[in-house]
Amino acid sequence: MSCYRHKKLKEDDIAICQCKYDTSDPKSACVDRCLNVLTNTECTPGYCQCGDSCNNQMFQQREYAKTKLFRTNERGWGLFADENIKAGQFIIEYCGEVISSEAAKKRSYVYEAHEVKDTYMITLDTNYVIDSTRKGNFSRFLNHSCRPNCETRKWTVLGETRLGIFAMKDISVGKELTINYYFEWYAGATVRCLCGAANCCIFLGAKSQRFKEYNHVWKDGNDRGYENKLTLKLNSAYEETRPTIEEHGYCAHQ
Ligand SMILES: C[S@@+](CC[C@H](N)C(=O)[O-])C[C@H]1O[C@@H](n2cnc3c(N)ncnc32)[C@H](O)[C@@H]1O
Repeated sequence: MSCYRHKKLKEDDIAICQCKYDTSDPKSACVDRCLNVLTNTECTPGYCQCGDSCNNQMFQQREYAKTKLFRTNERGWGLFADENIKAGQFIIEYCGEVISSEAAKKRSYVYEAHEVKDTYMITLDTNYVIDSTRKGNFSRFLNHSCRPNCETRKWTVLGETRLGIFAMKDISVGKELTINYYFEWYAGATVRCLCGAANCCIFLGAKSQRFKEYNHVWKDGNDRGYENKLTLKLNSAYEETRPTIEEHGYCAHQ
């Protein structure tokens, strides 16, 4: 089983903050100085002294910024700000199937072989990857930029690690929201980056100048040996990862 199963949070593991707030100002409940906020941990309903006024449940309450989809010229669909967004603001959770890193690697080969040009995987931690190819929300339409205006941040929500998209700077309405994928293209960096940034890495998934040149040479050099290896890996990977809803369950954070 490669898919993540939700854990039940034990009472002893619940992080309880010591916040006291001014009841005439509910906006002051669980904000900047809240011990949980300071450690990127959401308060647990029923265990926070601020009760319904707690402002530290943005993933659980889906306090997303207003966004909309827009077709870009050369990069497919993109996600755009539909309101002015402030630096540091939570925009949306990155949702999808939570699968093991090993399963993610196998799936990348399968997707590549099926000529799925778009990749929708983001690393959650050393063991897990979020794959929104088949299940997800609007966050799956975030395009890559080598000079992004958003970033991913990990938060602990009800004992589990979840990934949120946050603004790195003030973003005005109508601007495209972008992140740096920092993702390893297991099957090779073959998608040319069209972000247009001065510091552009040229290929999506390219991590260094050396990596970029290696893949570029491989693509133009038509190295058949590499392609054969890929086919072999793909056959076994496909057998092992042929996904069904029953097998993998529905493990998106939704
Ligand atoms: C997570 S999807 C983003 C949504 C996608 N544009 C769509 O229409 O579904 C990632 C894919 O979008 C495309 N893409 C994203 N950023 C890009 C960029 N900077 N340059 C070229 N293609 C990009 C690539 O095909 C990539 O595999």
